[in-house]
Formats: sequence, structure tokens, C-alpha cells
Amino acid sequence: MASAMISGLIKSKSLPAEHILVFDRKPKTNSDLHDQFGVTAMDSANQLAEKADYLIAAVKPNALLETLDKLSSHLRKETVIVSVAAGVTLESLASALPKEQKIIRVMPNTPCLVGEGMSSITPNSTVTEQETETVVTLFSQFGKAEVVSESLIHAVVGVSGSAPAYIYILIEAMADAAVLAGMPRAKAYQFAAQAVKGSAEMVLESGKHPGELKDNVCSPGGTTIEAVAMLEETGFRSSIMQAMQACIAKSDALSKK
Ligand SMILES: NC(=O)C1=CN([C@@H]2O[C@H](COP(=O)(O)OP(=O)(O)OC[C@H]3O[C@@H](n4cnc5c(N)ncnc54)[C@H](OP(=O)(O)O)[C@@H]3O)[C@@H](O)[C@H]2O)C=CC1
Ligand SMILES: O=C(O)[C@@H]1CCC=N1
Repeated sequence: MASAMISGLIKSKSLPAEHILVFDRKPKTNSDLHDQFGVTAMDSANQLAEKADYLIAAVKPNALLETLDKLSSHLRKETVIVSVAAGVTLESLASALPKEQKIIRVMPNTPCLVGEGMSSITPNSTVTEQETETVVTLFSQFGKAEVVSESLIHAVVGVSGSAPAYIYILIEAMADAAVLAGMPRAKAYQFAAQAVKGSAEMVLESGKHPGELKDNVCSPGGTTIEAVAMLEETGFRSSIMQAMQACIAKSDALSKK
């Protein structure tokens, strides 16, 4: 996720690469990030903590609190800690950080890598409006970003954070069926991915209800309604909803650990 954000930020040209400071505990990953993106690789997490204005922590949720706890004594009071971890609440983050530390929870997704991310932003009470705006602007450099209340983050994990995985499965299945019908594999991925991308753009740009857009594709007695009837029979909608409910429940369970 960190690479996706760094890459998105570099591509946006919104700040010089060397102003982005990074640290990964694996020296090779650290130097690879510098070689690949031109960012400044720090020698230690403590050094990063001392210098950063906005510190984005992108380690696994189960390692985050211990990592922040170790950094605590090196942080400046005005540094804004940005956590992208699923299921780690503002309250738990605060418990591992100095009193009154500014904290923002962000839930991004991997399409940040290609400038098409979707990120939610949730500040704690010590963050100023201007600092929240700065983080919204930062994450808007590689996609869309919106402030949401903390209670909605589980839904965000389900509908955008984890969602690229479901869409990739959809694209893979569509391509498999096209291959079954004789289309070469590479072309099948291109056709399937472009169909998904174009359909998403139609929802975002037209503002029309997805049901209306679906109806427009279904010619009477035609091919599409056959596919739609089969999707209903095999429980496609229900499958998506159940998968997302499992995802949302896991996000909720992680936050209660
Ligand atoms: N992947 C996704 O689509 C999304 C992920 N997230 C969140 O992003 C976070 C990272 O997830 P993801 O990128 O998938 O995980 P990865 O395991 O791919 O990346 C985590 C990276 O952090 C490194 N790391 C671990 N501990 C430290 C430390 N103490 N100091 C410095 N670097 C460290 C890891 O190194 P090592 O290999 O040595 O463990 C690894 O390179 C998670 O909290 C997740 O909830 C949020 C939204 C979407
Ligand atoms: O799978 C995960 O836990 C992370 C959080 C959202 C996307 N990936």
C-alpha cells in the first residue's frame, strides 16, 4: 500500500520526490524505494519520526501500535500521524502515542498506484480543519478522497479498501469466459478490464442509477438479459453482498482486538 501511495504521489508531481521521506525495516526495500521513486530513504524509523510533518504509517495492523509506541518519544507535537491500517481505531492509536498527538485514519486502496484511488479520511479532535484539508488534498493527488466519520470506516473497507480484489476476480472470470469462446488471453483481459472501467465511468459521470444503466444494455429478447437472468439465478448480487458483509465483519472484529 505504501508503494501505491508513493507512486501515486510521484506521478502527480505535487511535491518533489526528495521531500517524501521513507523508512522500511528491510534495508533492501528501503534502498529499492529510493532507486525506484527518487524518494529520500531514512536510516531509521526514529529519524523519520523526528523529521516528518505528516507521518503515514503503512505497516500491518497487528504491528502498528507497537511500532508507534517505539516512535513516540521521537515525535514532534505538531506532527500529524496518518494511519492506513484496517481495524485500528483512533482510540487505540491514541493509546500508543503521546497525549494530544494529532491523528488521522485513512482507508485508501491500491488503485492509488494509477491515480484512481478512493480514500476515506477521519481526523481525531486535535487535528485542525486545515490539517485535514491538507491530507484530503494529499490523497486527492492520486484519486478521490472524502472525510467520513469513524463509524463508516468498516463500510469503506468493504466498498473500496478491499474492493479491488473482488473486481480483479470479476475481470479474471470474464476473461476466462472470453478465452472459452476463443479469444486470446491478453485480449480477453484488455476487453474485460476496459468494460469494467467504462462501466464505472458511466456511473460516476452520468449520475444515473446503475439499474437504469443496466436496463439500457438489455435489448428486448437480446443477449444481455440472458446473462442477467443467469446472474440472478446463480446469486451474483447475494454473493457480492455476503462477501462484503464478511469483509466488514472482519474489519469490525479487528477493531475490537
Ligand atoms: N493492501 C491494501 O490494499 C491495503 C492495505 N491497507 C493497510 O495498509 C497497511 C499495509 O498493508 P500492505 O501494504 O498490504 O502490507 P505489506 O506487508 O505488503 O506492507 C507492509 C510493509 O511495512 C513493512 N514494515 C513492517 N513493520 C515495519 C516497521 N516496524 N518499520 C518499517 N517498516 C515495517 C513491511 O516489511 P516486512 O516485509 O519486513 O514485514 C512491509 O514492507 C495495513 O495496515 C493495511 O491494513 C489499507 C488499505 C488497502
Ligand atoms: O486486506 C486487508 O486487510 C487490507 C485492508 C483493506 C485492503 N487490504
